[in-house]
Amino acid sequence: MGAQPDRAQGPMVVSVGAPRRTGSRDQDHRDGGEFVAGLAARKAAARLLAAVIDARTPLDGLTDHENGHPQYKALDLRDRGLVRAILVTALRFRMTIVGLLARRLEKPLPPNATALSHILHVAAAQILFLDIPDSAAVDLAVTHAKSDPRTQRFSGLVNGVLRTLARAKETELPAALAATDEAPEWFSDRLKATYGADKAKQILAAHRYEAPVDFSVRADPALWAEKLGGIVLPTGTVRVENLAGAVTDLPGFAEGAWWVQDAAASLPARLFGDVSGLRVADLCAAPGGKTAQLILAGARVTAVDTSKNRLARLAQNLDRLGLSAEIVQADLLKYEPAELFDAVLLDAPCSSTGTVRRHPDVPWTKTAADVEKLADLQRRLLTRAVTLVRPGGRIVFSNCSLDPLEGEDLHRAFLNETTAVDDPLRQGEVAGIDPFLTAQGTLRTTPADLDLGTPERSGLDGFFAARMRRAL
Ligand SMILES: C[S@@+](CC[C@H](N)C(=O)[O-])C[C@H]1O[C@@H](n2cnc3c(N)ncnc32)[C@H](O)[C@@H]1O
Repeated sequence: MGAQPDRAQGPMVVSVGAPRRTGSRDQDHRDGGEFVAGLAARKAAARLLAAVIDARTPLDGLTDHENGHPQYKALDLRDRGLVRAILVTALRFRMTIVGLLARRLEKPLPPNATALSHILHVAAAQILFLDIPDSAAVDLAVTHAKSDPRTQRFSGLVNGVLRTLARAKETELPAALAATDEAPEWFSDRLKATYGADKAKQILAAHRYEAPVDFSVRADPALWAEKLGGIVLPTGTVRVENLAGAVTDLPGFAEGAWWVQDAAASLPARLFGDVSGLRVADLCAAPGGKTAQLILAGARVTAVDTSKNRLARLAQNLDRLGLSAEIVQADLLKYEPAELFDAVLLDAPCSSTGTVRRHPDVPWTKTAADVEKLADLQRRLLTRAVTLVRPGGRIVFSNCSLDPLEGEDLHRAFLNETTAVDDPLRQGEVAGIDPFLTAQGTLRTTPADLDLGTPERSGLDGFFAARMRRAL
C-alpha cells in the first residue's frame, strides 16, 4: 500500500482500485512467452512520461481517447485510468520522487538514461502515493527494465532502488515532501517574483491537491448542490469534493442541467453586465463553457474558434444543454464578421499555469519563453478583438495564466497602445467576485484563494480578466 503523508504536507493515498491478478488480454505484454498483467499499462505510462518530460508534449493530448498516443489507446478503459493516475501523480510529485530516488543512487543517472529514469518514476509514483501493492509496482518495473535493450543491464539497480524505497517510505516521505515545492525552477521563480515568497508558497502547496469538481448550473444551485453532494460557492458555482465515478453518470448530465466549469472560469462571462438581447462574440470559444453562460444570460452568441475538433466538442456540449449559437470555425486574426458585435469575449489561449492542480504537466511542458510567446499572441488577438466590437461596446479579455506577462502587464501596456479604454470592475457589481478584484479594477484568482477549510475543498483556477470598451 502507498504511504500516507501528513495532511499538512501532501495529499492522501490515491485509490485506483486493486490491480488485476491475471492478465489474459491482448494488451498485456507478452514477456518471454508469458502474459504479464499490468505491464502494458506501466510501459505506456513510462512512454507517455517520456513524451511529457523529454518532448514537452501536453498530457491531455496524449491521453485523449480518440486522438491520444497509440500505446495509450491500445489499453482498455480501466488501464487507461491507471495510466492517467500514475502520470498525474508522477508529475505532481516529481521533485519529491527525484529526491527520494537520488538518495538511493550512488551517483546521479547520466542525462541520457531517460528510459531508466521514467521506469523508476512510474514505479515510485505507485509505491509512494497510489493504492497498489509495492511488490507489484517493483516486479513490473524490473520486468519492464529487462524487456528494453536500453535498460536491460540496469534491472538489478531498478530492483534494489525500488525495494529500498518501498521499505523507507514511511520514514522518509514526510521530510522529502517538505524539502521541495515540486516546481521546476523557472516556474517557482516567476511565481515568487510576481506574488512574493509567501503567496507563491501557498500557490505551490495548492498544486499538490487535485482540484475539486465545479459545476455551473442552469438554475437552482442549492437543489443541484444537494443532488450532487456538493456546496454552493459565493459565486453560484456548485462544488463537489471527492467526486466518485464519471461525470457522465451523474444526475442532471443527460438532461443538460449543468456543465463542468471551474468557479474562476465562470467569472469572465459575467463581467459584461446585462447582455440580454445583445449580439456577443465569444472569440476563442471552445469547448464552450463561457458560450453557454452568455446564451443563458440572454445574449445571441457567435462562437468562434480555430480548432475544428474543439468546435465539435462545443457543438456537442451546447446540444446536450439544449442551447444554440452561431458556430464559426475561423482564425480570429483573419475573421471578418458581416457586422460588428455589441460585445466580445476573448478568453485567449495561454500558458495555462493557473490550471496546474488539474494539469500537473504544465510546469514541465511549458517554459518562460512559451509564456512570452503566448503573451505576444494574446496581444495580437486582443488587438484584433477590439476591431470586431462596435464603438462603445465592451471587451472582456481573460485567460487561465498566473503570469502577469499574459495578464496585468499585457493589459496595462495594451491600454497605452490601442483605441480601447479601460472599464474597471467595481466592488459590489458582480456577485461573489469582490475578493478577487485588484486595485486596478481587474480580476485575479489563484489556487491559493477561496479558503474553505481544507486544501481538498479550497482554491480556484488561476485566472486574469480585464474589461475594456472600444472608444466612441
Ligand atoms: C482557453 S481556450 C477557450 C476556452 C473557452 N473559452 C471555454 O470557456 O470553454 C482557448 C481557445 O482558443 C482557440 N484559439 C487559439 N488560437 C486561436 C485563433 N487564432 N483564433 C481563434 N481561436 C483560437 C483554441 O482552439 C482554444 O479552443
